[in-house]
Amino acid sequence: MTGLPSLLLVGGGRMGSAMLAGWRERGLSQAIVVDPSAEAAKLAGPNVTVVADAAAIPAGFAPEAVVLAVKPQSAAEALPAYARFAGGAVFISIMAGKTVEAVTRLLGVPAAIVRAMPNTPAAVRQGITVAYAAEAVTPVQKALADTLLGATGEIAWVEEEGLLDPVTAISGGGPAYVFLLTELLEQAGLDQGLPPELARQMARQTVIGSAALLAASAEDAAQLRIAVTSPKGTTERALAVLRADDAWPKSFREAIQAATERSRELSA
Ligand SMILES: NC(=O)C1=CN([C@@H]2O[C@H](COP(=O)(O)OP(=O)(O)OC[C@H]3O[C@@H](n4cnc5c(N)ncnc54)[C@H](OP(=O)(O)O)[C@@H]3O)[C@@H](O)[C@H]2O)C=CC1
Ligand SMILES: O=C(O)[C@@H]1CCC=N1
Repeated sequence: MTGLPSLLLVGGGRMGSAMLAGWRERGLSQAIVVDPSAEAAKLAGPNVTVVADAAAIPAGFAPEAVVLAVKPQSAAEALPAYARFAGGAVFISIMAGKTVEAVTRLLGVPAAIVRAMPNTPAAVRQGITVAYAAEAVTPVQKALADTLLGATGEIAWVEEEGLLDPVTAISGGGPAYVFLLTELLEQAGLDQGLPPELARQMARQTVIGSAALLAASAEDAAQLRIAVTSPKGTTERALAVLRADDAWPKSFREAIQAATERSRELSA
């Protein structure tokens, strides 16, 4: 197994800590996390040091990769402190919307930048990251980013940076839609009079089991759906409601469009 590169993680919040958990499972060589929050201090452990500020990074630490995982709104304040690593490290920005051009401007120096969009299943190495490498990224740096991002799940590369906006809407935010579906299934169970514990158990295990079946099966999602849908049966009735033109197809189209637009708004 290839070792993971030494890295500096800027922002150990929900996504940063999820990636770190995935890297830990894989076997991390050396990481420094910069994050001022008390919660992030708990991320310290074998091979992982947490500091509150960039000024506390030990002199001489030369990360191979700098992962920018602060909120897009914190970027202007946070990024300039890391310009000094631009000579040696590849920068991997996971900030929603922020373009390579914006990250370069905020760093204040030319840098090798990969713009990537992971998702929180990275914590259990079941994530998907879609990434774009800017021109300044060398093949060695791209391979290094591929190793790091691929250590938390699947990785795909795109040649067109603009695709990262719909990617952010679909796979970046996607786990939230699946968790909402779980919540709605549970609520529907309660509405039908099921005991709360049973409604919760059914909703969770239905989503977990369906995902596992999708992962294990050679069939695609549509075939697996058809296998549940007996002609003239109960599921057919439910799907007629959900698949009506003004129901899920419209909602998903509009939701993904809204999130894609928000990603574009966050670009600068
Ligand atoms: N959550 C997700 O599912 C995904 C998020 N992303 C992207 O990841 C990035 C982080 O999102 P998320 O983890 O959800 O957000 P969080 O708010 O959970 O994490 C950001 C962390 O950065 C810390 N922070 C704030 N300022 C600084 C600073 N100057 N230096 C270092 N750390 C700082 C915050 O501390 P404090 O709370 O004290 O401000 C917080 O712990 C965003 O850009 C987002 O677009 C990408 C893919 C998926
Ligand atoms: O909601 C957000 O802006 C981030 C990006 C994708 C998931 N979370």
